[in-house]
Amino acid sequence: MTSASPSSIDQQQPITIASAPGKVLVTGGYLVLDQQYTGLVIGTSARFYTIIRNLNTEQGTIKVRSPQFDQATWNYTASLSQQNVLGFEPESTASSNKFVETCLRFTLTVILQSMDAARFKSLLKQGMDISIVGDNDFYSQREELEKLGLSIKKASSRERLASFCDTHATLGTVNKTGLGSSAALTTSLVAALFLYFGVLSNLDQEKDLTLIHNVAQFVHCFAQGKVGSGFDVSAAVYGSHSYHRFDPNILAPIMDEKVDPVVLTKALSHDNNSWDNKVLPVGLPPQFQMILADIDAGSHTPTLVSKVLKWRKEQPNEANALWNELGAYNEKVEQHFRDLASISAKDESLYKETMTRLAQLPASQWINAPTENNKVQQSMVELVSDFAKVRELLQKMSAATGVPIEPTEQTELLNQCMAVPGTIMAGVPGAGGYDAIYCIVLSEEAKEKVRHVWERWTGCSVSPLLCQADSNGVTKVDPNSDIGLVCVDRSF
Ligand SMILES: Nc1ncnc2c1ncn2[C@@H]1O[C@H](COP(=O)(O)OP(=O)(O)OP(=O)(O)O)[C@@H](O)[C@H]1O
Ligand SMILES: C[C@@](O)(CCOP(=O)(O)O)CC(=O)O
Repeated sequence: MTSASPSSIDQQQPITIASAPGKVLVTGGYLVLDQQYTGLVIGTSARFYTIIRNLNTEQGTIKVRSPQFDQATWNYTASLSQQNVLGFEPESTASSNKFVETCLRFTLTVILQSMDAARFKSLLKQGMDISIVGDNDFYSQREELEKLGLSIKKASSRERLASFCDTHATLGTVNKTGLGSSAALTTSLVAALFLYFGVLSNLDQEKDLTLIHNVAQFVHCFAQGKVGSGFDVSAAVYGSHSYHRFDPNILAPIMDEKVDPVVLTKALSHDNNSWDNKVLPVGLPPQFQMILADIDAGSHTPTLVSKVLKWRKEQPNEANALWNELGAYNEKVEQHFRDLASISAKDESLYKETMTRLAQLPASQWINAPTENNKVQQSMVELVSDFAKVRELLQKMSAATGVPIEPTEQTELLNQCMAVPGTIMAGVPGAGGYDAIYCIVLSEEAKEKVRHVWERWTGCSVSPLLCQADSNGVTKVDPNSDIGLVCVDRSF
């Protein structure tokens, strides 16, 4: 990396940066695909950043680069005809990027419908230089750590990596950690384009977020060739929340390469009331800290999902009973999070005192600690027992479907994490499998001890990530802020 210095930035050259977070689906995997159930998604401090500059070419060239990867430059040409029809063509390069291409094509289409055509044409003609970077935690980084002679098992190793470091891979070969790189990338690119063309000037109004959500959701579904639950895009836009999915039929009529621009823009508009997704604010209660680890084995999420859904179709009665029971326990976990946040706001000292006490004991012993009608402690005991039930039902789902959602190897590891004093929850995020695990703990000491369990674990390769829970969604980034300067520097 070249060194970042504020003076190296051309102050005359406006730079637009937008950023969106990764996600961890704590509860609601599989169920959230149905509108009937919710998913509790926690945003991460690991984020994607899209940096856009004017290319000053007058040829409508759009150059996109992901500097962390090999063969990651994609060029496009965009133009506007006399009839104001957008022309958009990829140039043939060594690789293509479906997410970037889809994002540019459709976001530019919507932007054109939303602003003065002459102004759009003039900006488009000047061309754009776009760089995309993702926090190191989105990728396993095993190659870079090994190259530097650092242990993949220690969190301190990742602290020594340069920001947005080289992955020594192409986007096709890189090992991802399950934080939702494509959703965070799509959301940051959509937001950066709206900002660059001046259709949005800030991202702090509800209607602006709704527009970014709708466009990013469509682009993401189109690029991946199917309509998923969309919780990852929703987290990239809104940060931590309880997610209730949109009706997939909203997108059905517009999932067409040749969709009419007016129809597309109307369907994705912030005031299209058919969008029935719900975002209910809920995040980690005070003092809860989330830590994550990458599991080297990896699982192919679409395969897990298709097998689970096939079983559900074949065994509707058994599946619905399981879905309903699990859905109810997921909701209880969500409710405990809300209750704890509200008790903490009302009686901070009781909350803090109880958490300090519980942090000294394994969760299995919290029930035996003196309560004297302590609401915080009661809620914590119930949270632990309800979450144990969630895991039990996921294990039941694994056994019934033959899909390793909480694989037996992970069960033992998670149980060891739960035995550490101060651990509240330990689980497999999202679709489960052999991708990642998360733990929610009450203290720095618990965090260290859990990481020690991971380091000694020999069953599979567990590599701790550095990111934390962070409730912020998509943001505009000041190019002169600390992170803005790092992004700008990496984009040259
Ligand atoms: N830094 C990046 N620059 C450009 N495109 C990227 C970048 N990171 C991811 N992508 C895009 O996202 C695609 C990966 O999407 P895919 O749906 O396979 O993963 P994902 O489910 O988002 O993965 P994970 O949750 O593990 O991060 C890549 O092929 C590429 O198109
Ligand atoms: C299985 C599923 O419900 C969650 C997948 O989550 P993740 O990508 O493993 O974090 C699929 C979906 O919601 O799109």
